[in-house]
Amino acid sequence: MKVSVVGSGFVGSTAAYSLVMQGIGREIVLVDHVKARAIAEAADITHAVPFTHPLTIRAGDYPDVKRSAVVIISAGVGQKPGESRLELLQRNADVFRDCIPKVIEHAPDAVLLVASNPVDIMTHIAGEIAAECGVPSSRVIGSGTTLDTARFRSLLGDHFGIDSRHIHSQVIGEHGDSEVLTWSLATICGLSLEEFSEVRGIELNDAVRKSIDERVRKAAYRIIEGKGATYYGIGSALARIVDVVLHDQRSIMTICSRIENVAGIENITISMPHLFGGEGVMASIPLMLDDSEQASLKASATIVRDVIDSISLKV
Ligand SMILES: NC(=O)C1=CN([C@@H]2O[C@H](COP(=O)(O)OP(=O)(O)OC[C@H]3O[C@@H](n4cnc5c(N)ncnc54)[C@H](O)[C@@H]3O)[C@@H](O)[C@H]2O)C=CC1
Ligand SMILES: CC(=O)C(=O)O
Repeated sequence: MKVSVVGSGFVGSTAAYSLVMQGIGREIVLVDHVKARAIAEAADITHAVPFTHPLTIRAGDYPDVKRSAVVIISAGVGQKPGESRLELLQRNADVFRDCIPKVIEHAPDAVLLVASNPVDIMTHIAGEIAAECGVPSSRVIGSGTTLDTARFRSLLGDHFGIDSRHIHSQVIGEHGDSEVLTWSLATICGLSLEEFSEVRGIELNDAVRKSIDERVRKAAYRIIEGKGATYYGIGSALARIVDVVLHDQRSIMTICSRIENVAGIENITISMPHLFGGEGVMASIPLMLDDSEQASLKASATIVRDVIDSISLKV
C-alpha cells in the first residue's frame, strides 16, 4: 500500500516518520518543490527502517504518486510566531492551485488528506479543485481538529491522572482560534466529567476548565513561539488517519470535510466527528451540544464561511 506526501517539510516528513515507526503502509513517496529536501528526508527516515518496519521510502516527482491510496498534502508555509492560521491563506491557496491538479492527474483514485493551514479552508479549496477533476468531495479530507482533540484528551488525562486514550472528548469547528471544546459531551468510562470528578474526588471547576481551554486553543502559538513549528502531534494524527483509510477501519475522528449544513451555515468545510474509511468520508455526525456550544459552533462556522466567501470561490 502506497502513501505519498506532497510537501515534505516538518509536518510531511514527521508524518512519514510516524508511518514508518508504526509500520503503516508499504511504500512512501516524498514530493517537494525543493527536491533536495525530499531526498534528504527520505534518506534520513530510511535509516530508521532497520529498527522499525520493512517499508520503502523515497523521494519522487508527481508521476511517482501514481497508485497511492492516500496522498497527504502538507505543502505550503506555516505560521510565524504570533501569526494566525488564517493569515496563511493566500500563500497556501496559490500552492494548492499548483500541486492539487498534479496529484489528481497521477493519483485520481487516492484519498487526499490535507494538513496545510488554514486546514478547513485549504481542504475546501482542495475539494473545489478536485471536483473540477471529477473527484467526489468524500475523498477530500483534512486533518481538521484531530490535533486539537488530542490536545484536549491529553490535558484531561493529565488532570484526572488517567490514560488519555480512555477519555472521549472532542474539539469541533474551525482548526483555529474559534474552535469549540465540547465539554458537555465529554465522558470517561461512560460517566460525564462531573460524575467522574465526584467518583475520583478530583475537582473540575471553572478555573480548571478555563485553563484547559486556553492551553488547547493556544497550544500552536506557544509551541511555535518556543521552537518555530509543530509537527509531532500532527504527524501522529496524520499517520492515524492514513491507517484508517488504508485498512478501511471506519473510525470516527474530528477530521474536516465538506458538509451541507453545520449549525445553520451551509456548504462548509469544517471539523465535526466523521465516520470514514477506505473510500473517505461516509458520514459526518451531528452532536447534541448545549446552547452555548451550539452558539460557539455557529460562530466558528460563520468565520470559516466568511473566509470562503472572501476568497470568492465558486461554491
Ligand atoms: N493541520 C494541522 O493541525 C497542522 C498544520 N500545519 C501546517 O502544515 C503546513 C506545513 O508546515 P511545515 O511542514 O511546518 O512547513 P515547512 O515549511 O517545514 O514545509 C512545507 C514544505 O512545503 C514545500 N512546498 C511549498 N510549496 C510547494 C509546492 N508548490 N509543491 C510542493 N511542495 C511545496 C516546501 O518546500 C516545504 O518543504 C503549514 O501550512 C502548517 O501551518 C502545521 C502543524 C499542524
Ligand atoms: C500549527 C497548527 O495548526 C497546530 O499546531 O495546531
